[in-house]
Amino acid sequence: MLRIEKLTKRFGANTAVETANLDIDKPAMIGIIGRSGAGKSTLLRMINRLADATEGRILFEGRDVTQLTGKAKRAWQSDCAMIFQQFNLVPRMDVVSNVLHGTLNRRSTFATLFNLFPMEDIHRAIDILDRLGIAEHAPKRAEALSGGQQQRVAIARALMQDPKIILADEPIASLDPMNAQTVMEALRRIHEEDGRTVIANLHTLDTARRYCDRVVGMRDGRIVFDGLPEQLTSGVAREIYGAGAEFSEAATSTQIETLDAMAHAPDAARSEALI
Ligand SMILES: Nc1ncnc2c1ncn2[C@@H]1O[C@H](COP(=O)(O)OP(=O)(O)OP(=O)(O)O)[C@@H](O)[C@H]1O
Repeated sequence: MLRIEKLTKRFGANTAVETANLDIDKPAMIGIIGRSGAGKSTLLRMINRLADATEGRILFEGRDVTQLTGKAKRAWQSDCAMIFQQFNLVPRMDVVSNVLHGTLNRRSTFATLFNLFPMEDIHRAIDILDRLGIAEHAPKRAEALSGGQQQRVAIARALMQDPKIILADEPIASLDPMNAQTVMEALRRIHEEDGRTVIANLHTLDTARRYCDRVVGMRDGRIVFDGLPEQLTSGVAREIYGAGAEFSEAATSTQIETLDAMAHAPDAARSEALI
């Protein structure tokens, strides 16, 4: 389905992603982990063609998407919708219009300019919002919603494109644990019920283990781990994060119980838990 071959991205002398190989042969939910600067965002941005690869290929159903231009490139970008840590909604615009902007790639500039959307699309947008449990917020301004609700609006906007792949760049990094859980559950359901592939950059190990079928670990631009969640032991995690014996998983946790325990721990124990 999706095959990444020797994908490399250089920014001047700095190699952000180095000869990355990845083969996804059936729809899956994949978590990418690694410390800040490991190359996770650059990898996703290359898949979506927001960034051009320096070397290597990305094949989707046999077609090299790194070579696409113009309309074909935009069609590919619709097939692999991207969601971001900061939601990227238009804050003062209502929720349903934000969702309808997911159809921009296939609409005329004129229709877009005057916010003219076909009734069929409006119904579909509301159905998607309903599926994500936020239909009652449809008329509100996006900025009036909580972070978790806004991220679900961003997911709804992505679903309007009817993508085959959803690329999520740190989708829960700005959210509290409760909202993080709702958003990850929504992504998991979209994978399971629709058969879409979800590739999410995640900064917490327990989230990757809990929601993903497969975990990819990046370190210094290279893929250093690609396996099942249960293979992601503390030892492997230490290697991915390049951390020493002081490494504690609690510091990368979003689980409510773990965070509570850390909040009640003495300061010394808390600082030891940091990577
Ligand atoms: N547009 C750019 N210009 C120059 N260097 C860049 C650019 N984008 C990323 N880099 C560099 O590439 C490397 C990988 O960055 P990237 O954002 O992909 O890592 P990351 O694992 O997603 O980190 P984070 O979790 O902090 O977002 C870093 O050294 C970064 O400074």
